[in-house]
Amino acid sequence: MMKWFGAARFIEAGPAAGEAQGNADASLPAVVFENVGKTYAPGAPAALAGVDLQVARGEVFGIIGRSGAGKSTLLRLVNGLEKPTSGGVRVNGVDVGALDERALVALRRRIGMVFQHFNLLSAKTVHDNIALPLKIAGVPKTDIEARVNVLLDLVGLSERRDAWPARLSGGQKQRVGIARALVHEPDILLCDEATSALDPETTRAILALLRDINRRLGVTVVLITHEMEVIRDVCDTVAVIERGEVVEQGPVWRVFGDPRHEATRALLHTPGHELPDDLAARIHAAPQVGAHALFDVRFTGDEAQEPDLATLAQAFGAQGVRFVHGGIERIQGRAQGRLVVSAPVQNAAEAASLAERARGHASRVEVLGYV
Ligand SMILES: Nc1ncnc2c1ncn2[C@@H]1O[C@H](COP(=O)(O)OP(=O)(O)OP(=O)(O)O)[C@@H](O)[C@H]1O
Repeated sequence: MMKWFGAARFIEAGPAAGEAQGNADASLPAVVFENVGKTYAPGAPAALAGVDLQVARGEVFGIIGRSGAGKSTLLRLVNGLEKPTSGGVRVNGVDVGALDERALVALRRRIGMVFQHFNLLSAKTVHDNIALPLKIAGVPKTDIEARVNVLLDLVGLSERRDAWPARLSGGQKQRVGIARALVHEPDILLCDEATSALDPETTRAILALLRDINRRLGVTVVLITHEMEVIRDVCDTVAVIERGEVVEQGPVWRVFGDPRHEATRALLHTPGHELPDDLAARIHAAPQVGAHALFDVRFTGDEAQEPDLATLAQAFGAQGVRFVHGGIERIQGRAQGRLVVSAPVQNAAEAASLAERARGHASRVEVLGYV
């Protein structure tokens, strides 16, 4: 990884830190969960059960789920704030459960943490909030100054170094939170609903900053959220957690383009095969005279297929083909979405044969009915 602070790096880590924290070997995944179970109290329902996850080094990994699904528990297992009841969690190849307190302190310096409510000290300036963890770690004053300056610049707050937190906007407070999380030049950044208290525009700016930190500094980011937009905007990989279990995981484009689990669909508000009310009110299961068939045409991002409207129109018979509902978006460079297309047909057999022809030009094509 690139050195952010030059010679000031790892001054506080000491000789034992390397073996305890597991130096970030580029060939190892950043975080591995192996069959992890967590029960907080005997007889209580499991907060996590059978969780297998692998966070690759250098990626932005999103964990999404409803309230109470187990997201915070997963995050707290990574920095050893909680211990698994069964299974194991490895960070940079090191079994977190096997570390003693001293080694855990060293590990936590390799893992920055960003909080939903920023957790800034109101009686300290921006500069002092960022400097505090370095002071506690015994970093010499001149190194502290150098690091805080680099970080203020990184998060775009150099002008506000002497401001009090109360005078900052939510976005600025989170920038301070991010700078503070980076003081020890971590390999991994854990973000606990980091944008949930922010408006949509500020959310986008903070996500762009996290992405920039990930790309430029090579920091692996693990974030938890209940908002699919956050996953779509910033993550490479996503795991969906429901009642303590990982019910779906994969590249973001795949999970968005072809959500396989009910919980994922609910989070995505994917309408399934629902149609807008006016179409739903008119649709019939069998064609009537002069009917148009309605086709559900899906693009899931598989094989990076681009929706080619001319070709699709040809497949549906060209004459009288209409695009009546839906849309396409791009995620990780792949086009995906749903188009509802209507085309005149004589009978159900013709509709089936048009759908078959169109299947060569989309990920999935189904006949929804007739209007
Ligand atoms: N310290 C704790 N003691 C006892 N039970 C806990 C504790 N922390 C979490 N739980 C329980 O474990 C389950 C998972 O909680 P967790 O906070 O990990 O979920 P979450 O997905 O982060 O939820 P939220 O989005 O609401 O924060 C819940 O049933 C919760 O009540």
